[in-house]
This record gives sequence, C-alpha cells and structure tokens, in this order.
Amino acid sequence: MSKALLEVNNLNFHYGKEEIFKDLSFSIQNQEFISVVGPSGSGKTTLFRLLLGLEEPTKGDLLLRGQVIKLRDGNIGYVPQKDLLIPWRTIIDNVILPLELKGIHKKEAYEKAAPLFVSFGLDGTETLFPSMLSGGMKQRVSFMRAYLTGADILLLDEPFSALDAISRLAMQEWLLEQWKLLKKTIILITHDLDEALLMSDRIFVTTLPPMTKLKEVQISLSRPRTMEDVMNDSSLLSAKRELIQQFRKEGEIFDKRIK
Ligand SMILES: Nc1ncnc2c1ncn2[C@@H]1O[C@H](COP(=O)(O)OP(=O)(O)OP(=O)(O)O)[C@@H](O)[C@H]1O
Repeated sequence: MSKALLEVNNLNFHYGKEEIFKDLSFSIQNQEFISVVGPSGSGKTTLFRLLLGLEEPTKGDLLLRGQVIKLRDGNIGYVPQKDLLIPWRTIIDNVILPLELKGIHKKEAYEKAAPLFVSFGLDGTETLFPSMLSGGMKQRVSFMRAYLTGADILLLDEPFSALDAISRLAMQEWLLEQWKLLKKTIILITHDLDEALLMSDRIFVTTLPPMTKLKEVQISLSRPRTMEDVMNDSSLLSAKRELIQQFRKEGEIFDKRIK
C-alpha cells in the first residue's frame, strides 16, 4: 500500500483528568472514504478537533503527508452537523468565505465558486439567503464551502442527521458521486450504520475512553453502490451484526460505569 495521507501515531489526549486517547494509532490512505461510528462520548468529535488543530495532543503525532498538522493550516476541511451558514450573507458570499479569509479578491473568489453551483445542485441559489434553502441544500452549501478551502481531507460531522429519510438518502448518494468526482479523502462521523455501510471503504468503531484502539471493519462491496445493494448483500449483513455486537458490548461497559 502507498504511503498514508494521514497518520496518527501513539496519540495521547486528555481533558483535565479524563483520558480520551491512549497510544492510539491509525492511518488513512489518499481518497479513502472512512466512517467513524461509536457510542456517545467516545471521542469522535475530539478526534476531529485534534485533526483540525483545535486541540493539541498530549503526546504523539498527527501527520498529514508526513507533516505535523498545525492549527488551521487549511489542509483539512470541516462540514459540521448544523450548516453554520451566515444568515445575512447570500449563498455565494457564504461559500467564498474561506477564499476571502485567505486574502483572495472577491471577484476572483466569485469566478472560482460560480462554476461549482451546477455540480453541487445549487444552480440559481447564488443570490438567495440561507433561510430560503432546504436542509439538504444548506448542507450542500456547507460542503461546497469546505471544498473551496482546497483541503485534501474533508471531515463531516453527522451532516445528514437533521434531514428526513428521503432527503438523507438523496444526499448520501449525492455525496458518493461528489467524493468520486472531486477525488477527496472523506472522514464521516455518523450514528447511522446503513449510512456507514453505504459510503465507506472502512468503518472505524470508537470505544469508550480511554480509547487505545479503533476497531476496523472493511467494506468490500463494489462501487458504485446503492442502498438496495447494501440491503441485499449478505456479507454486509454480517458486518452489521458485528457492529451491533460491538455497540452492545460498549453499552454494557457504559451501563456499568454509570451504575
Ligand atoms: N471541551 C471539553 N472539555 C472537557 N471534556 C470534554 C470536552 N469535550 C468533550 N469532552 C468529554 O470528552 C469525552 C468525548 O467527547 P466527544 O464529544 O469527543 O464524544 P463523541 O463521541 O463525539 O460524542 P457524541 O456522539 O455524543 O457527539 C466525553 O466524555 C466528553 O464529556
């Protein structure tokens, strides 16, 4: 296998006395689609904060193309659970924000963003305001904004959790197309197992802190995939069973801790 795009080596991190990661190591290859699933409070968001350079490891390395990740170096983009669009800026002014922050002139930023509106399914929304868009459209705007940072890796934190089932499925299929087209590496936090099975090359399962190891499930179903393929594939059924058993185990540990 080629050299990893992202490498996490012996990561240690704690909030005060609470140890979240202890000697955690993993790596991610260029253009992989990784989902992260696991119980609430197991450190998924904290892992994203470390990758974004918003927290510093107590010990260990986080390397992107062999270089230590620095605070907001712009090589990792982020799509949050809530779109966090600025309500008083038009859609195009929202998406060019990362370019403006880099000091790129507004006219040039518009020229860069404008052609993307069609492929992001947002044609005609340029001069509208966020409140005029559906939830799925707002998440596509948010994704376009992260893409325009020029980042190699996009971190998606439950981006579809607020959408209804039909919009969610449409967005999942849309995201898979974009991932293939844009040739990015995606790490997606989700609580939806079917979503993880549909999207991922590998699923990382987080465990309650202190986490020393990510359990990993490889999804070998061929692409392109649909949700029907996921539902009809018997090998995925056993992957799902394995994931559910893992969650039950974590649930039992959690129950013991709170009793
Ligand atoms: N800023 C903080 N200060 C102190 N402790 C924190 C902070 N953020 C998170 N924690 C604690 O760290 C642990 C991991 O939290 P984190 O939010 O990363 O988990 P998570 O897996 O993303 O959870 P969820 O699925 O509920 O979003 C939890 O015990 C949480 O209470």
